[in-house]
Amino acid sequence: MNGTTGQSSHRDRVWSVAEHLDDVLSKIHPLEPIELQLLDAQGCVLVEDVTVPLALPPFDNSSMDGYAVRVADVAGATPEFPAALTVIGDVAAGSGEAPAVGPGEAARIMTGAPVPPGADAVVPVEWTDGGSGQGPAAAMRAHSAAPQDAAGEVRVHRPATAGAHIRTRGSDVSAGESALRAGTVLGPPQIGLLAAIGRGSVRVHPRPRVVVVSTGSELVQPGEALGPGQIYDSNSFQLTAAARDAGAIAYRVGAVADDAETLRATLEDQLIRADILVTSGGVSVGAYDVVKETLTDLSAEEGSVEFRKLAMQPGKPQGFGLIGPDRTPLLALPGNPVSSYISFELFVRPAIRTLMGLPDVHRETLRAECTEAVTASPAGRRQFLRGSYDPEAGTVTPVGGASSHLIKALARANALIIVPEDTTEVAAGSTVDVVPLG
Ligand SMILES: Nc1nc2c(c(=O)[nH]1)N[C@H]1C(S)=C(S)[C@@H](COP(=O)(O)OP(=O)(O)OC[C@H]3O[C@@H](n4cnc5c(N)ncnc54)[C@H](O)[C@@H]3O)O[C@H]1N2
Ligand code: MOO
Repeated sequence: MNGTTGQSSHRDRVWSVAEHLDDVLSKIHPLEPIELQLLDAQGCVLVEDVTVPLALPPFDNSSMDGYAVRVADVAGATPEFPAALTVIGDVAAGSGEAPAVGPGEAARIMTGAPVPPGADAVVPVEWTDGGSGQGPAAAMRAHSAAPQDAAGEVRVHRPATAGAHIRTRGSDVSAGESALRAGTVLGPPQIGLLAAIGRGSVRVHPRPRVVVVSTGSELVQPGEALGPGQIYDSNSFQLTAAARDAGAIAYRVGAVADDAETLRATLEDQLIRADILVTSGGVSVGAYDVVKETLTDLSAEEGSVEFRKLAMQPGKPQGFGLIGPDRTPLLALPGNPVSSYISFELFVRPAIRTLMGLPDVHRETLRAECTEAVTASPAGRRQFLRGSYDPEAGTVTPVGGASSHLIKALARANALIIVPEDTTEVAAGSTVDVVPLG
């Protein structure tokens, strides 16, 4: 075998979807953890075990707006024979000093306010006359309108058991307990817990910064007028949105013309803010396939990107490599809009989620009954059709054809239908693999 033959057989090798994905993911690792403010850490993976520094609640407090009383004083109270207690003042939430409640006394108390010393139960205001001397109260009057209600007498109509309507210190969580373990994905309740225990920031794997560059001299920015032979650049918008959706901080770089020097300069500029670079277009076998031209045969210092053929449809031509001083991953996706989106779903999304250290990097694959026949799926290539999946019925219906320029059909689909490499036809009513999107 001479050198030329060796090179061409390498170039002609067809990679399976799984081989390409394994290659990409084997070269990508979770980003170095950093300390982030709580809301910036939303959706990120915690890298530290967090211990509770203080009990929650930090003090015994009322779960009702009402009166802090002594159980013995209200024993046997009824509407006919209420317990009359002297109101010694108000305890509002946030109140640092609470008056001691002695025998025959009550303190008016608000939800969340510390239970004053001497009191061992809270009766809701609805169990009392609210100090009005009339029947049962529905609510307290605002302090600003009726300051006299913080004094005087209150009639309690029902007895209370010890501890009634009191949330005791530590009843949620005790000091020293584990709050969250490393590896937890921080959703709203976890962010809430961290704030409740006084943590302002946490160590997490940050969201990766994804730079999306589309290429093609035919591309025009939406909103501008189209000239002859021109089309709007939809991929950079679609892929930037998809990167955000996957959890990344995404930067869209407008379309770069099919000029190797311009693309090289653009990529060099963008490396500074990229944890991962995604390009669209220019990876097939044409005379103006600028991504391939620019990134093939890089110097050892510049990195290396390999262009390959995959046994899939759409999405056959793909590039992947590591470039720049930090060896930033670059995925070069094909330019056809459906091809670039499906390639993103299959390879970039798991890469982003791996960089985030997330536990589930792949979307779920389900089984569903295909309501229509699929004919002429290419032999030897895994086909990804667009489908409308109905989870209740357990069915999926192909949307549009197999061609990779059908943008409207993609926008109407909510799932991908997978037709395996060795299957060329799917009969209506048979079961297929489905990947719900979104
Ligand atoms: N002789 C061959 N031709 C092609 C082959 C092949 O094997 N032999 N493969 C085809 C397949 S499959 C694909 S996929 C495409 C991939 O081409 P490129 O990645 O080089 O993409 P372009 O040529 O730049 O564009 C393809 C198509 O998509 C449109 N496009 C590109 N970028 C955008 C964008 N940002 N927004 C909207 N539309 C975009 C572009 O105008 C072209 O129509 O190659 C086949 N050819
Ligand atoms: O494989 Mo291309 O990605 O069919 O359109």
